[in-house]
Amino acid sequence: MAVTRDTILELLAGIALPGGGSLTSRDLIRALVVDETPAGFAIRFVIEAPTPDEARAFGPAQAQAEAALKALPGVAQVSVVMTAHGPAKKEPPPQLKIGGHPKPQEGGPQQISGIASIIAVGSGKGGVGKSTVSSNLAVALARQGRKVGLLDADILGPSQAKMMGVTVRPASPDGQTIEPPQAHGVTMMSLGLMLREDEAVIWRGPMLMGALQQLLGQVNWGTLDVLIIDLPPGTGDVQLTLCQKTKLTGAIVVSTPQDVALLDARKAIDMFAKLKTPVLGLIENMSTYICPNCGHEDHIFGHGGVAAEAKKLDLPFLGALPLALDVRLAGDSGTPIAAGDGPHAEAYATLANRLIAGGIA
Ligand SMILES: Nc1ncnc2c1ncn2[C@@H]1O[C@H](COP(=O)(O)OP(=O)(O)OP(=O)(O)O)[C@@H](O)[C@H]1O
Repeated sequence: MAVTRDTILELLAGIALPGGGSLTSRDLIRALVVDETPAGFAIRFVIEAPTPDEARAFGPAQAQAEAALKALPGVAQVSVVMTAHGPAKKEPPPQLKIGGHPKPQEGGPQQISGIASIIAVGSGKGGVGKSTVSSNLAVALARQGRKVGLLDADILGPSQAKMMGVTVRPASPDGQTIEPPQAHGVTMMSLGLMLREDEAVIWRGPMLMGALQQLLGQVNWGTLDVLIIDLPPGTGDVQLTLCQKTKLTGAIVVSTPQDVALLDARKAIDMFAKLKTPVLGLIENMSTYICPNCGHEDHIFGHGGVAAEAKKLDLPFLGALPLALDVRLAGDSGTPIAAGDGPHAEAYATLANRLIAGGIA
């Protein structure tokens, strides 16, 4: 009896596919050829599955078809090839967009659940070492066994990713929450991690406030003893929003001893007072410079001005940190100096101790 195209299609119509229908009813048979050879009939065809996943699922039906066709009288050879239309369509991972206008928040400053203490580190003037102090303090606190988070709220000029040596883009498996990376024992998050290194953020106030709200509320901070927030310099929208919307333990103000920096530091202190955020103390950064070659001590930006200011304002003076090449190099390399040993690391350990002893961190 001759094996024809119709015989084959009729047989294939009887083989059920997972998901319903048959190879013929779902029109999946392509290039069906029947050759009459001296040995008998040779049958060849292609099953064109819609997706790779379905191709895998159709495997048993393919085997069943091959066996049934081979069993037909006079058939010498059966060759069935399975193909699929293309790669399985993957759902794109949910994208979490940072920025956008803030969501309205009822009531006054709110506590962030799981975070015992929040300390903002601010300065009046830019470039006085606020980010350096924030990262080193965070690392020093973590070295003393505290669970520490570090939030880079300097949204227009984020630098903590570089200073903490973090380059991975944080994951957002559900498109709603951000899984923050860990560095030097600290859980950290910065808008810098969501941007290309050379990408500028050009946002107005509401966008900045929206981003801050997301970084505080949508990052999975877990349980923290203390969250250090590295503020942008000055007295702008981010500071205002943070102090008004989030319950802060207080703020530390960093300044260099020079008059222009102190002038701006006073404005920052005044802002915190107006926003009813307690100023926990002042830090004098770049206080002294000791020449590594000859040991000569110099006061490049003056000396003692911040301590004097603290005394005048009746605020705690938390310490003087020297200007040192090692501090700058450590920050640039992504391993804050507080992560190592030596006098600079000790200065930060002392500062961390002081905050822990005071029940602040
Ligand atoms: N004590 C220090 N000794 C040496 N270099 C320092 C010291 N403190 C900060 N720096 C360096 O000074 C530069 C500015 O510091 P940093 O970024 O911490 O300041 P900032 O106040 O956060 O600045 P911005 O206003 O840009 O946010 C950095 O290159 C940093 O490494």
